[in-house]
Amino acid sequence: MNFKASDVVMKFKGLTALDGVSLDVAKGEIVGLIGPNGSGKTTLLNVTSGVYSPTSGSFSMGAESWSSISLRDAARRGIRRTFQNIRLFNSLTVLETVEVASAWLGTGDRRENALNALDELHFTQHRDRIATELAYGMQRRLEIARAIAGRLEFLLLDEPTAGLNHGESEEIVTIVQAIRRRRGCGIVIIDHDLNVIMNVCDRVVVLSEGKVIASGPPQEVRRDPQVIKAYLGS
Ligand SMILES: Nc1ncnc2c1ncn2[C@@H]1O[C@H](COP(=O)(O)OP(=O)(O)OP(=O)(O)O)[C@@H](O)[C@H]1O
Repeated sequence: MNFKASDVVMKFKGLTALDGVSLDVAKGEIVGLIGPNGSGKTTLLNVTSGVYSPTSGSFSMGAESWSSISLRDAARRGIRRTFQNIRLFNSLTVLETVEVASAWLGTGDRRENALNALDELHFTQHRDRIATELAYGMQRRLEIARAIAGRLEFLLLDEPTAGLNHGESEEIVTIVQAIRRRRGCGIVIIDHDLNVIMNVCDRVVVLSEGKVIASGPPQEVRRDPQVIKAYLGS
């Protein structure tokens, strides 16, 4: 389903983190969201996924529209996300970790959803390991498995390659492409690694001080003088 955010404003007391941001993501499209630190990228994911209610603006997906939504209702509609910092429960296995996420959704068979998500990420052989004991790169993959268990219409990835080496980042790129191919969902990916963004995205949206300053194919955005000035540098 196509997703649309229209004219979204998010104010935190005196600070305007999003200043009238609109974003369209088509079914099956991968959009990169880049911009300087503090430009509003994570805030846009937060208001889209129901972590915060925006000050104003609206959202729609398919035939449904809303101005504010809870995290769980967003997830039930298939708007799923990962977080910049991985938060895993102590002592749960990999399978249990994904099952908890799937149970929280409250729809479908939680075990079946969890097993399918692990299978999709080639993680099945690790299902009985304690999640917190996995290597960091694998924890990052587990975070994605958790976000795709069950209904998935629109996936938001917040810096999925943070802290990973080049090879591990390439794996994430492959995983993201496979998810799009299999599920046909729209995907938004925030990443500071421009190689990842250039490799995986159909389109790049650039935020600066809470506003969209550019949007277009990766190679075009890369040459945009405003983007170079605000983010890429010379
Ligand atoms: N819960 C909050 N309370 C107050 N201010 C916030 C809150 N969340 C974000 N902000 C502020 O909103 C602005 C945008 O932050 P945001 O985290 O969205 O930026 P970002 O582009 O994701 O940055 P980074 O690349 O560093 O992750 C920042 O000035 C930040 O301090």
